[in-house]
Amino acid sequence: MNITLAAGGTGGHMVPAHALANELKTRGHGVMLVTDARGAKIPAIFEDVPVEVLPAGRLGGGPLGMIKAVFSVMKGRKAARELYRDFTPDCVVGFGGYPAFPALLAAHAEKIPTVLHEQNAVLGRVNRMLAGKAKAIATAYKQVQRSKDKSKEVMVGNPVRVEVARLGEMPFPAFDETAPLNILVTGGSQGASVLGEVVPEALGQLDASLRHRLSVVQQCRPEDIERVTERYSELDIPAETLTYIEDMPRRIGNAHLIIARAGASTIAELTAAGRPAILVPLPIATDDHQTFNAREMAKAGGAAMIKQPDFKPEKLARQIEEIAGDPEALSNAAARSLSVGRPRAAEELADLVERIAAGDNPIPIGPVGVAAPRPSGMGVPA
Ligand SMILES: CC(=O)N[C@H]1[C@@H](OP(=O)(O)OP(=O)(O)OC[C@H]2O[C@@H](n3ccc(=O)[nH]c3=O)[C@H](O)[C@@H]2O)O[C@H](CO)[C@@H](O)[C@@H]1O
Repeated sequence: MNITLAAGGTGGHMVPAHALANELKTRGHGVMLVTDARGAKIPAIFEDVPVEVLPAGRLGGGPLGMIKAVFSVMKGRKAARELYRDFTPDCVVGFGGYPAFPALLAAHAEKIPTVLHEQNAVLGRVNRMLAGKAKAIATAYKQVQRSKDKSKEVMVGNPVRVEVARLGEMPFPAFDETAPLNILVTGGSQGASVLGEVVPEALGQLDASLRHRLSVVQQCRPEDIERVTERYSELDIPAETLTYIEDMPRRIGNAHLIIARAGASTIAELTAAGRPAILVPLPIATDDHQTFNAREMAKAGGAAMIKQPDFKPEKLARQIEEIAGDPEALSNAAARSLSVGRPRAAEELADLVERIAAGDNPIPIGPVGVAAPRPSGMGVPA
C-alpha cells in the first residue's frame, strides 16, 4: 500500500508522523510526507522518507490575510492532487495543523480515504473542519473536547519513537537520598522562556546538600541560553544547556524528574517511558489544550501540574525538595506515569490506517479508551 502523511509546523506534529512512517515502512508500505516549510526544517527526522513541501496558509489575520491564506491553501491543494496522481496513496493521514489542510482537501477531492490523528485532549481547528469527511479520527485521549464525531473516534495514543517506547521496559534509574538527582527541563519543540526564568532560581533555593546532588539538562530558547547558562554557573549547579536536544530518548532515559510544558508528544514520551514530571501548560495554547493534556497524567499521580501564574521559584523548590526527600514516592510516581502510557500507539495507528486504506469500516476496532497491556517494568504500586 501507499500512504501519505500530512504534518508540519512543530515537533508535536512531526514526531508522531515520523513514528507512524517507520512502522508503516517496517510493514512494507510506501510512505510519503507532505509538509510545509517549517516542518521541512525540523532536524532531519524524515531523511529516510520522500518529503514534498507544499504551500499552506494559516486561516485568519484579517480580510487580506484570509484571502492570501485561501489562495495558498488552494495552491497547495492543487499541488497535492498532482502528487497523488504519481504516488497514488491508498490513504492520507493528517496530523492536524494548517500544514495538513491542503493535503487532506486534495485527498477528499481525489476520493482517497483520510484518517485524522489528534494528539491533544482537545480537537484542533483543522481536524474539526475536516472531521466530517474523514473515515476515522485517531485520538490520544479517552475524552477529546470539542469533538462532535464521537462515532469516528478510535483511541490509539500518540506514536512515540521506538527508543522511547523501549524505556518503559527498563528499570527506573536508581535513586536514593544520597544519589545524584537528574533533572531534564524541556519546553517542547519551541522551548519555553518561563522555564529558563524559574527553574535555575528554584534550584538555587534548594538546601546545599541537595543542590550538590543535582545534574541538570535544560533546553533553552536561543535568546535565553546565554543567561540561563550563566545563572547555573553562578549558582554552582552542573547544567548542560542546549537549544535543541537531539538525543531526547537518552536524556529521558537518564532523568529522574522532568520539568516541561504539556505538549502532547512530551506527555506521550514521559508516560511511555514512565518518568514523573512537573508540567507547566502553555497558557496561550488554543482552547487551553495543554491543561487538558496534563490532566490525565496528573490524575494518575504521574505528574504535578502547576499553572503558569503559580509557577514561581519558591513553589517549585518546595516541590523538588519533597520529591528528592522521598525516593519511594518518586518511583511510585514513575510507575503511575507508566500506567497511562501507550507505547504501542504507532502500531495501533498503523493497524487503523491499513484497515481504512483497505476500505474496511474501522469501527469498532477494539475496546476504545482501554490502554494496551503494559510490560511490567517497575511494578505499578497497589
Ligand atoms: C507551542 C505549541 O503550539 N505547542 C503544541 C505543539 O507542541 P510542541 O511541538 O511544542 O511539543 P510536543 O511536546 O507535542 O512535542 C515536542 C517534540 O519535540 C521533541 N523535542 C523537544 C525539544 C527538544 O529539545 N528536542 C526534542 O526532540 C520532544 O521529544 C517531542 O517529541 O504541538 C503539540 C501537538 O499538537 C501540542 O500539544 C502543543 O501544545
